[in-house]
Amino acid sequence: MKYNVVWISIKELFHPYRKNIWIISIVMLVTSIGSFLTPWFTKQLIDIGILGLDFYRVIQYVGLIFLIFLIQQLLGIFQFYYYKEISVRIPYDLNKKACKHVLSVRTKFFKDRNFSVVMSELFQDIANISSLTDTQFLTSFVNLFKVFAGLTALFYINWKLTLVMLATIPVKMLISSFLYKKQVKVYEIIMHLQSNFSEWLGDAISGIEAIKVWGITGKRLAKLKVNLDGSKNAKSKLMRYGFIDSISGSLMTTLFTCGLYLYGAWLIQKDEITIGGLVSFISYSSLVFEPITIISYLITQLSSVKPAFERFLKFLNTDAEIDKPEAKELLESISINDLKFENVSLVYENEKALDQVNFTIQKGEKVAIIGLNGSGKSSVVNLLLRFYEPTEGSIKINDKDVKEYTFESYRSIWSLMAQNNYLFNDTVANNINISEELTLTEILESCKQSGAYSFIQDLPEKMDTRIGYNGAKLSGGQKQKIALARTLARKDTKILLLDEATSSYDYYSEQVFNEELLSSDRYMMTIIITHRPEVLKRLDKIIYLNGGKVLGIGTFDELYTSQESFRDMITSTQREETPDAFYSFSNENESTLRL
Ligand SMILES: Nc1ncnc2c1ncn2[C@@H]1O[C@H](COP(=O)(O)OP(=O)(O)OP(=O)(O)O)[C@@H](O)[C@H]1O
Repeated sequence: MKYNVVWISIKELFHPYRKNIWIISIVMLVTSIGSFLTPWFTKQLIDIGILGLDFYRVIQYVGLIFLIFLIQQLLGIFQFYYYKEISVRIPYDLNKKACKHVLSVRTKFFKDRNFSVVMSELFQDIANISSLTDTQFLTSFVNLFKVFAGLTALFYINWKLTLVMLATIPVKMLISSFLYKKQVKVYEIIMHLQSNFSEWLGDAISGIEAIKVWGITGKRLAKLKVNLDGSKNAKSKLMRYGFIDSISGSLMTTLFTCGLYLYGAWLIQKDEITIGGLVSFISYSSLVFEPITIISYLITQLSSVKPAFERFLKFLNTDAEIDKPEAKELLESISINDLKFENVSLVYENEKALDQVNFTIQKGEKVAIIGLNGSGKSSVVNLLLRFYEPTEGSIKINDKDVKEYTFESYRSIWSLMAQNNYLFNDTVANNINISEELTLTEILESCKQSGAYSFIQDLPEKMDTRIGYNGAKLSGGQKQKIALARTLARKDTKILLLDEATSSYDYYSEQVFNEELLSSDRYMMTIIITHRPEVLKRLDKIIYLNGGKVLGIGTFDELYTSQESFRDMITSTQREETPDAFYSFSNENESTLRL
């Protein structure tokens, strides 16, 4: 990414605060005028007041120097007020932008990336970019002004001394630019190693049980050591360069000051400069040197901000779910007459998951999508919910491409129970009521429907029990029951989509739920991914997938007689299932509930 792209983004970032930057710069300009007056008054104080034994002038100049100091301090308070706003608001804006993007980014982004890496990169990049709120960066052009004004004053006092001073600047700049290039490279390595470290940590936390069971703690730590060693070496290199920079800077300043005293003393003897002139020259030269040091520091700072900004912009430019300008709202009152897949293909990077898939689901139908592992069932779900866009073909509702609707309004017609449902580290009730629109009665009702009600009664604080990170304090089946209660609690939806919704249910609970599901007419359509023959037999139709293609569409009996592979799959599923003895069940409380 080119520097100008980064510059444009920096400009955009600071654009809302341009008023503050102007005020800060003007205040700083006024303050620096004070800094220029002080050495001049010091010169007069020494030459006229002290050396001329004029005590009245001494008091006058001391008073003026003190007054300038007071004004500068007052202006400093004023400047701080405007500076503080930028310094606090820029990280706030960046965080807001990043979080907004996280919520709109397409699902596929997170399929390739460890969430802890994304998080840590965002934190790092925001912190680095925020370092631009440094006052020195904001007032760079004032520093440039200082250099020119300082040089004018120096030439005015003594041009020979000024030339001696100027001769040292290129040497300083040369050293800084050499170190700067080295620092940029090391900085990039550090960023890369930090991402690796976050990935390691994320995997270690998420995979802690696997690591322990497989006894691979030592191997994992060995991998970490390589990373930490690299990081340690890079950081010590960075510190070494910083140290060389500061040592060379101090050496240059000391050499320059010594040279100035020697040459200055010689000029005083030749009556080419006064003592006060030499003292004020030294003060002015620091006014020139200081901004030059600041400018070279800013260049180094920008070089560390550049890779961070580039990475941040790359993240902000990742494919996000943005509604087309002409996208319409899908009306709540819409009646879904049919849902069609027309020649739909889906390619994930190089993997063709769906190939020319065609099917139609009519209003009122209950349909199953089935197939072996990897046949493309979840890919159909991904497309139905628009987590992915078809690579070819289109998905239509009432003959209108779903892309023509806004994402939010389109998704509002769906009640989805996916395979992996995230549960928040919150109470049972809040996990079900994530829309924050439900009454307690409605929450309880959905719990009864999903079969969660009875176990919730045994929890220490019932509905108010906190369930831990992703429901870690619950069993697999309990988690699924809460997630299903949440799905069923969603109001005003038209289509129910269940992807292996009850795979962790015990046999009895699953039968209860399935009974309710099959007899309910709450939804305009119901799409189920399941392999339970007793459910499949009672559905209107089954879409049978194999290798991403539709092998057949029909009722259970039709497919059973026409498709040998379907028969084989059902037979093997039946063998795995619980014996018939468990099939007969009864439950007065829950089986009477209706979806
Ligand atoms: N994010 C992805 N990136 C690349 N390939 C993917 C991705 N998701 C799925 N696939 C591939 O697409 C194919 C279909 O996967 P899909 O998850 O749709 O199958 P499925 O029928 O739901 O399988 P299962 O019954 O195991 O859940 C598989 O070959 C899988 O490897």
